[in-house]
Amino acid sequence: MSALIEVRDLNCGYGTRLILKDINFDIQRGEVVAILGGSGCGKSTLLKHLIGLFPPLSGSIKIAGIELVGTSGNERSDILRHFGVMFQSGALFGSLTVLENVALPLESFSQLDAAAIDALARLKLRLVGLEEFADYAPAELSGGMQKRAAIARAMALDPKILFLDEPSAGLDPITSAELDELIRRIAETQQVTFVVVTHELASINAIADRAIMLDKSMQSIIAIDTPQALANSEDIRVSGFFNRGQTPQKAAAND
Ligand SMILES: Nc1ncnc2c1ncn2[C@@H]1O[C@H](COP(=O)(O)OP(=O)(O)OP(=O)(O)O)[C@@H](O)[C@H]1O
Repeated sequence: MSALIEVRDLNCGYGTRLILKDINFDIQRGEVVAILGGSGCGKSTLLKHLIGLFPPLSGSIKIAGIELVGTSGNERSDILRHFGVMFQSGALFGSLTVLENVALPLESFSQLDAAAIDALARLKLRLVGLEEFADYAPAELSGGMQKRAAIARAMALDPKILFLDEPSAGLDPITSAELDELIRRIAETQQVTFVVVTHELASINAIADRAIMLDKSMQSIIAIDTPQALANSEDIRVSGFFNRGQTPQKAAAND
């Protein structure tokens, strides 16, 4: 079976400004793939191009075998319907309840009646453990609960792929670990594919089947593999990212 996401010879950037070049990778159905790399290397840029927010300078992005680059109209809408997205700044609408936030995509993009929308939105809230908080205002929730509610909203239309930009940003380590558990559980129980931009080592190790590592000076991918293989890479740019803050002896002891 072909990969769910196939990226070939992708060059992306803004206007004529090239940020990433020669990007090639496949992501299989049900995989959780992390996009890593130092600040400003283009992680968010890659994500924004994968979800069709910006047109690439050249190259191909196929989702379930269908080309995203250059498509328009209904064909494009059909592809984008498979995506759920949670941006770092993807705050919930403060004037709506948690349930109304989750219901919003269903109201905008489905033909369902109010009762069906209410039931589906509650189902998504149950999936993230927030059913009891349906009528709360987002501001009444903790940071971790807000992220879970945002994931429920991103799941509203039953996407095949969830794109998350720095989901653990601003969370303490325990809350961040709970979010990691939720991501893994959704991937495994709902067969959702995740593409997650993150620089949190603990999260990468906890959730990622594979990681794509970008490098600013190369303007490209320098490694794609399991987190364990990347941590043991002979390329110091790669293993150094995983062994940050550890002396070589300590890193070796952890092998
Ligand atoms: N909308 C935009 N228009 C023009 N340039 C942009 C735009 N967004 C990002 N850039 C530039 O693209 C480069 C890569 O930025 P990007 O945000 O993708 O990196 P990142 O790896 O996600 O960084 P960080 O980890 O710091 O969030 C930066 O030089 C940035 O200034």
